[in-house]
Amino acid sequence: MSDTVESVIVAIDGPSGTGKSSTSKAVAAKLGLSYLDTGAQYRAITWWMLSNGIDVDDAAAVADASGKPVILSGTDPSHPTITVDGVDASGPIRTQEVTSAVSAVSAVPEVRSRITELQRSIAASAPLGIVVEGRDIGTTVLPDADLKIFLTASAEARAARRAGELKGADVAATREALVRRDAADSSRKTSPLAKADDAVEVDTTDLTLQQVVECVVTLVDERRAGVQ
Ligand SMILES: Nc1ncnc2c1ncn2[C@@H]1O[C@H](COP(=O)(O)OP(=O)(O)OP(=O)(O)O)[C@@H](O)[C@H]1O
Ligand SMILES: Nc1ccn([C@H]2C[C@H](O)[C@@H](COP(=O)(O)O)O2)c(=O)n1
Repeated sequence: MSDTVESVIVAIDGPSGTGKSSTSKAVAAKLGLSYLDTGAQYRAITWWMLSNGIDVDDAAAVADASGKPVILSGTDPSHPTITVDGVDASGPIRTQEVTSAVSAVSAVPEVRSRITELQRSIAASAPLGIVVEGRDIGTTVLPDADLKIFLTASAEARAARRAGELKGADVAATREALVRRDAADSSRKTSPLAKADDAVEVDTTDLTLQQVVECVVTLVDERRAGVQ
């Protein structure tokens, strides 16, 4: 009998503020897996477009430029990194300007095919497996993932979490912005935000982050043990 633990691929999708990043990082750290924040990649390409004077509402211009930036993601869950053309982009990709533009850029099919290819190659080269979080991981990027999770939470809970992060932010305005971004991400033609048919849905509204992490770790353990 071998003590070797088989590599595992976990896809975690869901709307904004449901806890995908926090959960994915903690699960990956706990299980010794790599971690990939695919939203950060879409933010990175959006930041590059804005920095290079591309009109983000001009889909043809975005498509033409989509192959130019070199985006690199570091997959250590305790220190995830993202660079664009060799420059640390972890701060700039979190600005309001990028957040407001990212849904338009990420709806462009050429952007999606380029970033999807990047994501698949990162997942394929993770030595022990990886937790990949985003919007279309279970449906499009990694349809053969060993475990697919779809996180949800009420808009109120998500807005309160985000407003708590952005000290002093107005909860109602934060809620409105979240709902608007989810609607744009869910209604685009190419690989919209959606739950895969075989994903396990976890409503995090009344769960602590620790409870969500424990739930996902248990599901990974069950999959590894062959429990459906
Ligand atoms: N179960 C939970 N209970 C309370 N707060 C939580 C929970 N999960 C995450 N949070 C907090 O909610 C905020 C949003 O979490 P996180 O960034 O992980 O969400 P996300 O789904 O990745 O969001 P986005 O898609 O916008 O990047 C963070 O401040 C995080 O600490
Ligand atoms: N797999 C993904 C991940 C992200 N996006 C887009 C849509 C989001 O609004 C945006 C930013 O993601 P966040 O950092 O909030 O997780 O990126 C996507 O289309 N597909």
